[in-house]
Amino acid sequence: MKIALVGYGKMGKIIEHLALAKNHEIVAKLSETPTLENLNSPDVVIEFSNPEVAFNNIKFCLEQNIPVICGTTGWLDQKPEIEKIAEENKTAFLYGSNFSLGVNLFFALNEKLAQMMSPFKDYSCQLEEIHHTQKKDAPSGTAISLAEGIIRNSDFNAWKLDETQDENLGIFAIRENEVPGTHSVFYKSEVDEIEIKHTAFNRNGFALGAITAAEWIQGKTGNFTMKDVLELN
Ligand SMILES: NC(=O)C1=CN([C@@H]2O[C@H](COP(=O)(O)OP(=O)(O)OC[C@H]3O[C@@H](n4cnc5c(N)ncnc54)[C@H](OP(=O)(O)O)[C@@H]3O)[C@@H](O)[C@H]2O)C=CC1
Ligand SMILES: O=C(O)C1=N[C@H](C(=O)O)C[C@H](O)C1
Repeated sequence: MKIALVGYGKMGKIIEHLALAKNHEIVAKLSETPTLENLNSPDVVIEFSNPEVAFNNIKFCLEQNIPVICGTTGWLDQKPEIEKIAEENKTAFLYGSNFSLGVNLFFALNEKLAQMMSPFKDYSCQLEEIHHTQKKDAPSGTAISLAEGIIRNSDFNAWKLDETQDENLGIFAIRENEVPGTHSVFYKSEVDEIEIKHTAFNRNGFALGAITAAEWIQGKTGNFTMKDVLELN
């Protein structure tokens, strides 16, 4: 498979390394806006850039009928527009706030736990995410996905940064040197606490998941998530 990496930072470099080990070809490594020339005719684009540029990068690639796997977080208010562009151009788009298998299993566990906890009003719920200090967005995309999973299965109707308050589910966003990504969900009462936690030891799980998604999306049209790839329904 010919892969164009749009965004060649921490994630782009690890994806390159792991994709080459799986005998894929890297036809572009871009830290700039993609063009027809610099993309170099890929089968798929893997986009890990930054929140300010992701929308235009993805839009351009989809308009060239190139399927896009996107891991960039922090631009999600524009996702409906991207999904429309993918449909109009009869190509494929997959966004994952987190591509690791472990986190996608954790998403399912989080929804199940939220369902179980919903009748027990003595427990208050709080989310926490910890990431490296270079991270540009807060809260993390993963924390937002976790919050959405809880909101779907509880009386919360929105999430907010900081502490849980009334119907707003709180997310603490903590920045510490070199942490690849740690997410916890707490349910606390006067007498005890339940905690579920996912800790990434490095970025390899994210990169492997993105490559798996790129392999899976070949020949498909439409908008997808990692649930489709991993058949987690
Ligand atoms: N979904 C998931 O599983 C994961 C998602 N992420 C997300 O992926 C994104 C990237 O993370 P990470 O690799 O750690 O970040 P980095 O900052 O290390 O890399 C981003 C890269 O994008 C480059 N860039 C800047 N402008 C453009 C542009 N116009 N087009 C293409 N590339 C550009 C930057 O270049 P320069 O340095 O020259 O500005 C940099 O090399 C973040 O949003 C992060 O939250 C991260 C890990 C996992
Ligand atoms: O910026 C990061 O590093 C990460 N970003 C993603 C997110 O915002 O959830 C995924 C992972 O936690 C690492």
